[in-house]
Amino acid sequence: MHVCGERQKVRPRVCGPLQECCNASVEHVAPFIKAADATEDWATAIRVAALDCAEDKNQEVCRAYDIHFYPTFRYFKAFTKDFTTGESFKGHDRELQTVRHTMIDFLQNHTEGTRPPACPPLDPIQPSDVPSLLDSHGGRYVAIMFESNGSYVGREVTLDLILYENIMVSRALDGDKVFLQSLGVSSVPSCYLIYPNGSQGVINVAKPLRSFFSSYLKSLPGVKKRSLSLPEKPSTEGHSEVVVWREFDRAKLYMADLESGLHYLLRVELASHRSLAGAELKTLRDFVTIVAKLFPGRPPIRKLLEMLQEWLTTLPLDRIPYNAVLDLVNNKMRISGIFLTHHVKWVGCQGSRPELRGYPCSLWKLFHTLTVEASTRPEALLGTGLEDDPGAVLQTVRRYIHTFFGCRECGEHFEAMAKESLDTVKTLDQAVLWLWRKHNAVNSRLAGHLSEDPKFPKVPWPTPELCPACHEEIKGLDSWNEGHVLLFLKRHYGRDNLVDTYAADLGDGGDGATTGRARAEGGRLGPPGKPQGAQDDPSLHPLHVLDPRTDLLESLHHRLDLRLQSPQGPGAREEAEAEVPLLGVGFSSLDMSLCVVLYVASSLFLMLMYFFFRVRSKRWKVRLYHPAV
Ligand SMILES: Cc1cc2nc3c(=O)[nH]c(=O)nc-3n(C[C@H](O)[C@H](O)[C@H](O)COP(=O)(O)OP(=O)(O)OC[C@H]3O[C@@H](n4cnc5c(N)ncnc54)[C@H](O)[C@@H]3O)c2cc1C
Repeated sequence: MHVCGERQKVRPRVCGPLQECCNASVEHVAPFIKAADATEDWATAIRVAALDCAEDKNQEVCRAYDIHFYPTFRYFKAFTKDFTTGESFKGHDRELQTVRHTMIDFLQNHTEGTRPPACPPLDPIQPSDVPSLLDSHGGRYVAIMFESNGSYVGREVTLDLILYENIMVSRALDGDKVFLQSLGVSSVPSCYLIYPNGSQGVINVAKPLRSFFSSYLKSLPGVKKRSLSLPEKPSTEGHSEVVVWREFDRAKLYMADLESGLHYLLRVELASHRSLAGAELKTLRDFVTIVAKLFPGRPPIRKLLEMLQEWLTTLPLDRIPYNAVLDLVNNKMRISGIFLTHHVKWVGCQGSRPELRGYPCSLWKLFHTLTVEASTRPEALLGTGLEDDPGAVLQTVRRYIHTFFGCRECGEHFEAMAKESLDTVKTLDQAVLWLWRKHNAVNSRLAGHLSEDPKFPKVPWPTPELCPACHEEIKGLDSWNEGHVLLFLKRHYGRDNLVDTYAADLGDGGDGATTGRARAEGGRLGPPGKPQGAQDDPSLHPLHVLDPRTDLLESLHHRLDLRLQSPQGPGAREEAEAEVPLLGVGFSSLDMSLCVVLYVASSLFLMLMYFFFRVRSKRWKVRLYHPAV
């Protein structure tokens, strides 16, 4: 991607100093890389690059460019000097062809002076200009694509041949049928070719498609491809990830998957929202509440979730910046006993290729775990306001998916399923089964889809190998025994089936000091014990009994103070001051006004008191020196 802006730090790594042409798109998922391949020859006019917002190192860029959903396509006009988040793709679908057509529209939207010089004219030539082209003997080929007004074939072929020498491609509309017939053009799109020696005629291709025309023209004798002198893409050889396969048991649930999913959710998915307010904030609050109350995780993670939940529910603010959430998740205050892995490590969710499975798989597992926990420990939600509604967990999950899940299409599908039947859920067990049924519905819709991992085919789950009792045959037809399915789901997604193998080692703390492997040493969910040999390390002591809010408030105030003292001068100060209401722990304008009113009122009161006592003391003096007669 090339972004012609001055903010160097937000340049993705594939940027180069390409000044004559700087159109680009930001995208996320692998299928869209195909767009780059399919338009490789257009690169001097428009370049496509992919940016993976799931990677830690790209998160800042994705946030700066306001990327909320994946895939996102953004276009940046040539010669853009100032920072801009670009224009969003507005195609009605995400098919490759639609993307290509939008790229063409985008190129045509440039004004004459701003069009990339390497981009040939894409508008049709005037009918009056056609005869002069037919008479041209410029020692090169001239191809005229005759087509209807809405056709993109001519423009695609023109761009496909930008890099080819000895040929010029133009497009003309099919308005004058008689003239076309005189040339032998009986249908459109058609390509009329004038050879260097002046001979001419309609070319014969098997199908009137872009690829057929382009490949015919490219293979003409004397037509040669120029070498592309664009900046080299940085080599990825040094960065190529060695994918290590982790052996795992499909009958188990891996803590590494759930924790990796939480890391991704909190640090990647939410990061695309710079600040949260209104319904979004409420959705996040409720979602964090159910996860904090129901996630059967290791103590440091549960402590982190509890703190986040308490912070979100008690802050009396309408808007919070995402960075404040991130500070807490990253444990910037270094509160002992709090830690969430900074990396993804998929185990039961690993795919046979890096772009398969992973996060969506972990999200499903997390949701199933939450519904099962809610049905086995309903008391966990007491006092949250969610305890009375058996569908509360599903409703919260539904809102999370609709608001935050990066796959917008998935969110819409899930919303449609929820609308249809979520209100039929009347018990916590029914909630467990509802999610299972809907997950199977998604599985059957996606079977054979591009996103299916061949190693993990989408089949009705649980398979007969995993749960023989779940399957029955009634009158020769396969059917489910839902009683057994429920038992199976409660066992499979229950805390006793969770294994820590491959889970991040909490002993080395990372950013956040931890209690050590309390789980391994001291039972699953009880209070964390003191790990052996850790007596002298305060960071490894049992959880401090801290008031997280107090610490957090102090920490954020401190950061604000630092910014105000920043050597970057008044600009930084203004910026920091402007952030006061945003920081979540600062004051809103209402608070500030109240402070001023209180300040003025108390000053007035003090002044009144002062005058009152002065007058009184004068009276006393008068009485003392002039006693009444
Ligand atoms: C809410 C949601 C909606 C989605 N909608 C779409 C969509 O519309 N289009 C799209 O392309 N992708 C969608 N996805 C992604 C898709 O469902 C898969 O998650 C993704 O393709 C990865 O598939 P997977 O092979 O890892 O298995 P997943 O379907 O992710 O399943 C993960 C694991 O859950 C277990 N499991 C499987 N089925 C069930 C079940 N019925 N009940 C309980 N556990 C089960 C299995 O152990 C499986 O390995 C959605 C994801 C989510 C979380």
